[in-house]
Amino acid sequence: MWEEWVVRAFARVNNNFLSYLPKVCLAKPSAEEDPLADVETFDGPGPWDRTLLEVEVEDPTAPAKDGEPARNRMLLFSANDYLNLSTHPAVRKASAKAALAFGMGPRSSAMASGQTEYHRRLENVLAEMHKKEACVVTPTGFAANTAFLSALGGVATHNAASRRPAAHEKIAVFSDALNHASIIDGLRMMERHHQTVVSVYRHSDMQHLDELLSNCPLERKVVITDSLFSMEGDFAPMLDLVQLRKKHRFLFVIDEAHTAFVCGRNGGGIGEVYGIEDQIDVIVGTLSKAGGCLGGFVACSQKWSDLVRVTGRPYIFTTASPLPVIAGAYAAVTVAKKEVWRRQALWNRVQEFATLTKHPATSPILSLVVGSEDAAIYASKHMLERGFHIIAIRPPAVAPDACRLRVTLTTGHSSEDVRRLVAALSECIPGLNRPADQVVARL
Ligand SMILES: Cc1ncc(COP(=O)(O)O)c(C=O)c1O
Repeated sequence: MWEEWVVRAFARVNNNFLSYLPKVCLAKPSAEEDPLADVETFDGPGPWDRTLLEVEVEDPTAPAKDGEPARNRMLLFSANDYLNLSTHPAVRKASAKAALAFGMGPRSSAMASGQTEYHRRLENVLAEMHKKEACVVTPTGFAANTAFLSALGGVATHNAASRRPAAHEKIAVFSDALNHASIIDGLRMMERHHQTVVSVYRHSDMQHLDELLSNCPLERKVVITDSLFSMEGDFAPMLDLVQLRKKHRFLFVIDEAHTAFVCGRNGGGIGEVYGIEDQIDVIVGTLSKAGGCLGGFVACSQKWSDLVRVTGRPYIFTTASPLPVIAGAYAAVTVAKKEVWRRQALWNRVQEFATLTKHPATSPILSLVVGSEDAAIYASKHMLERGFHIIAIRPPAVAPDACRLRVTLTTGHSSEDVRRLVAALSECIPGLNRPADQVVARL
């Protein structure tokens, strides 16, 4: 039914706009200058993996020298560059070549002249990686979620008998309580346009979700969840969600911001881990975390991608990503697919952390809850003094009594880094260093 509703909505708005718009074709660079040619890969880590891990930070408490603020050396455990692809030689080269060939262009919306063959090639590799027919690349992950939800709202509006959907024509969206802000804001936008009735289910509580679905009289149902929760570091119960999808026949949408390229043997995300790609209808992701660049994507059916392109307002009413970013992301995705050892090394670090502590680490995001805002700031300051860049997570990102340190592990961290990290953390988080269980690597 969903495909039918999507086709009907598309037919209402399209007017053949997509088919008559002439595509801009850029000058073809020589083989040597081609930004996407010859993406170089390696069998193991190189010095480039540490470029953005070993950093210097300004020290506001120390006296300035020669008018310059004093600096301290730090090891970074606070970024989302899980595979350290932002500094990979292939990413640097692709991005630099694109900048030399095309500068920062083209500067316009994808709907005008912003969409090039380079954007399309990136979309094609992302679609293939996630086993979907099509993909739409957006300027950020935030825009990917809001663009998809804007298009989803259009399904209610454009299938309605009058301009405003009647109560029974709305879409029932079921959203995990800890979903990302971009999902929450996208749903608020839909509510504002009378397109949806939103039910928030308790975090990963499948019984609660089942009850809400069973009691919902609306025909069009959607479940949306982060696959890995950015502040908790825990996974959504994917197999249970797939079972519920069979029972209730909802459209299943996941946000793979923290699992794309990180999970699955080939980096195909959480769907690849369980072989359930065909049970997930729409995958939203970002190129800004493990992708090491900037951008977002919606991997889905051809029909959904057509609808997102003509009705996803955060896709249409914004400027498309510049070519150096697109070329860098293309190289990063190619490397992520080929350098399988990167994921293995990352999951080894997660296992090492779990072995050294009693923290139930299940992913590269370690969410160490300390309680009050003051306690989190104290712990963060302690870690900074010890030479580890780790920040306190406070409201509005988390509840006031659940402030925490959020530590992110990456491929480029060594086993010795993890040992030193745990030693320093155990000085400010009592009882941390007691061994925990075996980690299940999501590969
Ligand atoms: C779960 C989730 N979804 C979406 C986003 C937005 O991605 P981006 O930073 O590319 O806009 C984030 C990043 O903060 C996230 O954690």
